Amino acid sequence: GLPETDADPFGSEILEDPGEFHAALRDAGPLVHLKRYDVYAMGRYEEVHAALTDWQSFQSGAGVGLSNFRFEKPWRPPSLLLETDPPVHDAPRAVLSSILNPRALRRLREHWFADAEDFVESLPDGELDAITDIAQRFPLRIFPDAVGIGADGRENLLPYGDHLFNAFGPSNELVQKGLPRIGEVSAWVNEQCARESLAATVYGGEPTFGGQIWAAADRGDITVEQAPTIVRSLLSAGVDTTVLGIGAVLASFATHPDQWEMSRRNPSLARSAFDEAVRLESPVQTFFRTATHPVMVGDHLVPDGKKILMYLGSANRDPRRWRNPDTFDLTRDPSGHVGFGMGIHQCVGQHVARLEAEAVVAALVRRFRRLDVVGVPRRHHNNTLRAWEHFPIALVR
Ligand code: HEM
Ligand SMILES: CC(C)Cc1ccc(C(=O)O)cc1
Repeated sequence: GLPETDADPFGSEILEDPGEFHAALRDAGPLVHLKRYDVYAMGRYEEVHAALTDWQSFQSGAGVGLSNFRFEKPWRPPSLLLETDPPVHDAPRAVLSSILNPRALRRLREHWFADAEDFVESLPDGELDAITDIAQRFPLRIFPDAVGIGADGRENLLPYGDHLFNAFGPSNELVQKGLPRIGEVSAWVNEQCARESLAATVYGGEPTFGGQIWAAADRGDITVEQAPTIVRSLLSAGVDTTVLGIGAVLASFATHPDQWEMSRRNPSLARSAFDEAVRLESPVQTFFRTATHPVMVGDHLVPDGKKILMYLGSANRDPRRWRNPDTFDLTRDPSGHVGFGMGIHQCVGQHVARLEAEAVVAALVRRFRRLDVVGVPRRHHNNTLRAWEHFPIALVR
């Protein structure tokens, strides 16, 4: 019969240290029934990759969290990219792809690399917190300006993202703790997406992401009604994730000094370091699809309408796909990892994330001989995200 477990992937024990559960899930088989939520979990790379690339059988339109939009009202109007299937998905995706691709970002790259130098130069020597002093500050210093939002209220961005990612999981205490403020935080986010809230240019002439989305609406590439929700996608997906991505690459370097040494000798490794850290840590640990018909996974049938949990964090450490999966190894080719998803919904902002991480890592690796762990790191719990609350380090010139 179908292997099953009563484990809770959203409980604090597994959120704190998921490694053993990942291994148990993978070893139990290609599909495991999570009795607690009546959902079907995939822990192996092969099945996760197959589901991500088969949007017809594994849809996003019923939501990519535990909540099934066929039966439940979403807590916020659905995303026009994340929570839609083709054909609705097509035009919004094409618009963001055209705005966020590497070529479109080439001048932003120059500004961000220059700003990273100033930012890193301003860091205090000696002990600091890789998370609060670097990972949380650099993205907030450059990304909101690039979107074109105003200066006031930006402290709402991280709480919004934290609640959004908790809300993909069950309604546990992590979700409960965000409820008191999410109404006012969401109102602020929605207000930033209005045409009149968004600056058209930044850095003395570069078009902003928000301005370009509204220009696409004026051209008819998307509708004027869709434009605010597509701007909301950037504010939803573009902040917390990059904070975690930068945190992951700094934590990985701090715990693997030999890899830091290697990057100092060969700075071009800073680029693959980010993807290797996203593979190893998988800042986005889990999310779901919904079966659009009874679909076979391995030898078992997932009934129509059931939620499938795709365990990215487990797939990215599957020994069936990766040699020494639990090591941070810059000589490895991390391509094919599912930390940014795969297929038609694969992260459309991944190039922005890479630029942000590469800019700050390149500036650090040029300046500091060592990046030492100087205290006990502490995890931040979230139903979907794998994050550090604190990571004390020392930067040694
Ligand atoms: C380390 C940083 C990031 C990680 C780990 C990450 C992860 C992901 C993943 C796993 C997906 C696929 C979701 C699915 O298949 O249902 C995704 C989609 C998406 N990401 Fe990212 N992301 C990151 C940064 C960003 C940034 C910086 C932006 C915006 C500038 C962004 C915008 C989006 C959007 C709009 C989608 C939906 C794409 C679609 O459904 O077609 N992400 N991201
Ligand atoms: C890993 C994904 C769930 C991140 C994400 C969140 C939100 C959106 C949106 O479009 O609002 C898109 C992507």
